[in-house]
Amino acid sequence: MSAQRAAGSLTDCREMKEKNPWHTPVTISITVIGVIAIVALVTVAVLQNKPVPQKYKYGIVLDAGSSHTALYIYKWPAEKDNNTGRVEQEHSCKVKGKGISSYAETPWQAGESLTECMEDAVKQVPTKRHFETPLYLGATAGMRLLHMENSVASDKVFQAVEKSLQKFPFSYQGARMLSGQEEGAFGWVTVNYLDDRLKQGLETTGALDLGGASTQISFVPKNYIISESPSNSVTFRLYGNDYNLYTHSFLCYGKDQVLRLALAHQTKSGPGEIADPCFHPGYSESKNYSVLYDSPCVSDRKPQGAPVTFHHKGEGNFQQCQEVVKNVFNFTSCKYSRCSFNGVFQPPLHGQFGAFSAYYYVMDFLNLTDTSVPLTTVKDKLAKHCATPWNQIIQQHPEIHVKYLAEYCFSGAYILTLLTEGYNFTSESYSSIKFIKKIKGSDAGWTLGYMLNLTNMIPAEAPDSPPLPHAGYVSIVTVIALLIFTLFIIFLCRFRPSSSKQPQIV
Ligand SMILES: Nc1nc2c(ncn2[C@@H]2O[C@H](COP(=O)(O)OP(=O)(O)OP(=O)(O)O)[C@@H](O)[C@H]2O)c(=O)[nH]1
Ligand SMILES: [Ca+2]
Repeated sequence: MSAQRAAGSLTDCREMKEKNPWHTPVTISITVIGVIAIVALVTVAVLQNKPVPQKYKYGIVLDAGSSHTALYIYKWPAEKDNNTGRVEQEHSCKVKGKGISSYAETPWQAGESLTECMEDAVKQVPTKRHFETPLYLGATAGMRLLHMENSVASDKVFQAVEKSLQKFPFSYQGARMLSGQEEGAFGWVTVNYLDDRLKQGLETTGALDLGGASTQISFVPKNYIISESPSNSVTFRLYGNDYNLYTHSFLCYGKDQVLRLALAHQTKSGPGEIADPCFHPGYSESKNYSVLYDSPCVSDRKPQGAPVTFHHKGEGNFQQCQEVVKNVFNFTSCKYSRCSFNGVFQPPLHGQFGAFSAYYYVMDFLNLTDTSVPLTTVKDKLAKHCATPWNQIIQQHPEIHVKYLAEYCFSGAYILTLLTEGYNFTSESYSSIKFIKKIKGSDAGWTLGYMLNLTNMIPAEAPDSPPLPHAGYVSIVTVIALLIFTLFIIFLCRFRPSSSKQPQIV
C-alpha cells in the first residue's frame, strides 16, 4: 500500500516536471541559492568546531629534597587550564650532586647546582612561552632539618637559590619550604589527579612517600572523624566533591635518617665497631662519627668519648635487622583513640595505596613490587638477599651505585617494618599497596599537586561541560541541513513557483 503511494508520488512529481519544467530561471536561482546556503551552513559548522592546532602552556617545579633536587616541567593545552587530567609531565632533570641543604656552608653553590637543569628547561620550553611559565621551588625535609639546626644558614641557602633562579627567563614564583602536611597532601592530589579520580569523583587512592629525611602517609579514612587530631586533617573541595584527608609527615623517618638512627642505636653497644645485621656479610667500611651524628635527628644520641671513626661491618641477618629497625619506633604512648607510632594519631587504613619515591626504588630493585605475593614470601626473599655475601652482590650488580647497593637490605627491612608495624598494614591489606614510579608518564610525588594548587588548576566546583561534543554538533547540523535540502526538493516538485508556469498557447 505505501509502496503504491510512493510510486504514485514519484509519478506525480514526474508529471508535474513534464508539465512545469524545473529549469526556469527562477527555479534554478532558488535551487542554486538553497544549495549554496546549505553548503555554507555545513562548512561554517565544521570550521567553527575544527580543533585548532594544540598550543601548550608550561609550568616548572623544582623539588629540593634532602638527598637531591629534581626539576619537573609540566604542560597543558593552552585553552583548557581548568580541565582535569590534562596536565602532564613533559620533562624532568635530576640536579647533579646532593640536596640544597647540604650546601649550608657554601650557599652560593646551592644556587649554582641548579644551573644545568635550568638551562635544560630553557631549551625544553618554547621561547615564546618563557615569560609566562611559572617557576616554583619547594624544599622538603632536608631544609626543614637545616632550618631547625641553623635558620640563618637555611635562609642563606634560599637566598642563593632565589638569586640563581631569577636569572632565567621564566616567571619566578618563589622558593619556599613546604610543611610536612603540604608535602603529604600534594602527593595525594598528584596521585589522584593523574588517575583521574578527582574529576570523576571516584574513591581515592592513599599516598605513601618515602624520602631521604621524611616520610608521608595520606589517605581518606572511611567514616572516621579526624578532628581528634586537627593537625593531621586537610580538607579539599575539588570538582564539586569534599575530601577530608588524613595526612602525616614523619620528620627523621626518611630512609637516610632512619639508617642514622639505626646505626646510632647500635653504637651504644660499642662505639668502635658496629656489627650490623642490616648489611651484607663481608661488608666492611670505616665511617666517620661526625658524619653519622651530623643531623638533628640523631645529634643528641652521640656516645660520650666516641672515637673519630667506627668500623661498620655487615652480618646479613634479616630477623635481627628487623629488631634493630623496630627500635627506631616508639610504640608505647598514644593519647588518641589509635596511633601509628611515636604517639601520632592514625585512623584505620582505608582503600588502595600508591607507594612511591624510595618505596619504589627499593622494592623494584628487590623484585618485590608484586604485592599479591604473600608478606611471608616477601620477608623470605628479603632474608635471602640480606644473607647474600657483599662481594657477590657487587658482582651481580656492577651497574648500580655501591651506596645504593649496600643499603637495599636495610631499606627493605625498614619499608616492611614501617608499613606493617608502623602504619598497621596487615598480611591482607598489604596487597592494597601498589609500588609506583609514574602514573600515565608523570612521576608520582608532591610537585604536580603543588603546581595545580598554586595555579588554581583544580576548580572547587565541577566545570560546565559543553552541551555537545564536537562530533555531535557537526552531525546534528549536517542532519538538519540534509532535512532542509530534502524538504526543499519536495517543495520544488510539488509546489512549483507560479513564475515558472509556461505561457498558455491560445
Ligand atoms: N636505589 C635508589 N635510590 C634512590 C634513587 N634516587 C634516590 N634514591 C634514594 O632514595 C631516597 C629517597 O629519595 P627521594 O625520594 O629523592 O628523597 P628526597 O626527596 O631527596 O628526600 P625528602 O626531602 O625526605 O623527601 C634517598 O635515600 C635517595 O638517596 C634511585 O634512583 N635509586
Ligand atoms: Ca621527596
